[in-house]
Amino acid sequence: MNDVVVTLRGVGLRGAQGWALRSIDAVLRRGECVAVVGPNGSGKTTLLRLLAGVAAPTEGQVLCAPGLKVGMVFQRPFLLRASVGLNATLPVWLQGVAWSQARHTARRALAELGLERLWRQPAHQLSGGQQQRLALARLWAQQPDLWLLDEPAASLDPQACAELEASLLRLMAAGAAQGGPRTLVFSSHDWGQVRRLATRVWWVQGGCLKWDEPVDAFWDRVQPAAHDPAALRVSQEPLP
Ligand SMILES: Nc1ncnc2c1ncn2[C@@H]1O[C@H](COP(=O)(O)OP(=O)(O)OP(=O)(O)O)[C@@H](O)[C@H]1O
Repeated sequence: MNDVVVTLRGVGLRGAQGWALRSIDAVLRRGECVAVVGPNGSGKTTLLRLLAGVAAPTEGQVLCAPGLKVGMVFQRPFLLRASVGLNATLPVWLQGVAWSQARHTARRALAELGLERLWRQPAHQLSGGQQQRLALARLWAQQPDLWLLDEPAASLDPQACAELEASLLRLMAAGAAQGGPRTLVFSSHDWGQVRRLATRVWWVQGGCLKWDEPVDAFWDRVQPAAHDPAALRVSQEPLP
């Protein structure tokens, strides 16, 4: 199966407080957009950190395709105390690209995320939402094969959120034409967004991967509550 980019085999992570994740078996394929959903504290961020390789499993294995380039945007992104432009340019230059080309690539990535006018601004003076977009632009400039985004829209206003979703859809659509399809994994509490972006859903609960299924099957579990269309509940069993 050469379209498999990551295999999780019996993966678990145990800390001082107990198991954060347990017995995760799953496969990620090229071109997929997987939404990781579940209650607060269920293990979504931890799962993304394991996929990114910034945390190591205490049991099982995370097996990546050889040469796979992985990039992650954290909920509170780490940014250099430098200008927006430098934050976006430096990682590209570090990949071995000439400085002028790296600047050009960074400018285009910042434009994609609507930040081009902030080029000279110190990154630490940006708002939380702008910092998240800058971290995403930095990833955009590097174009990894596997994109890991931890609640990418959590601190964005509705307009910025819609633009982010459009960017991610463009990314997934363009992938096939530009250097092969990308694989995207994002966590979210916004099920409308899950439906708009994801091809597959991982439902994590109590550190276990309870469901791994196509987004349409997941959506069948999710029903508007009787008097509050904004409140959704998840059915434990597939609907008939
Ligand atoms: N390295 C670690 N070792 C042990 N336990 C950890 C580790 N990292 C996180 N945890 C624990 O794992 C649990 C799940 O945390 P995590 O941040 O992954 O949840 P989450 O689903 O992303 O939550 P939220 O929706 O609130 O962002 C927490 O109880 C946390 O303390």
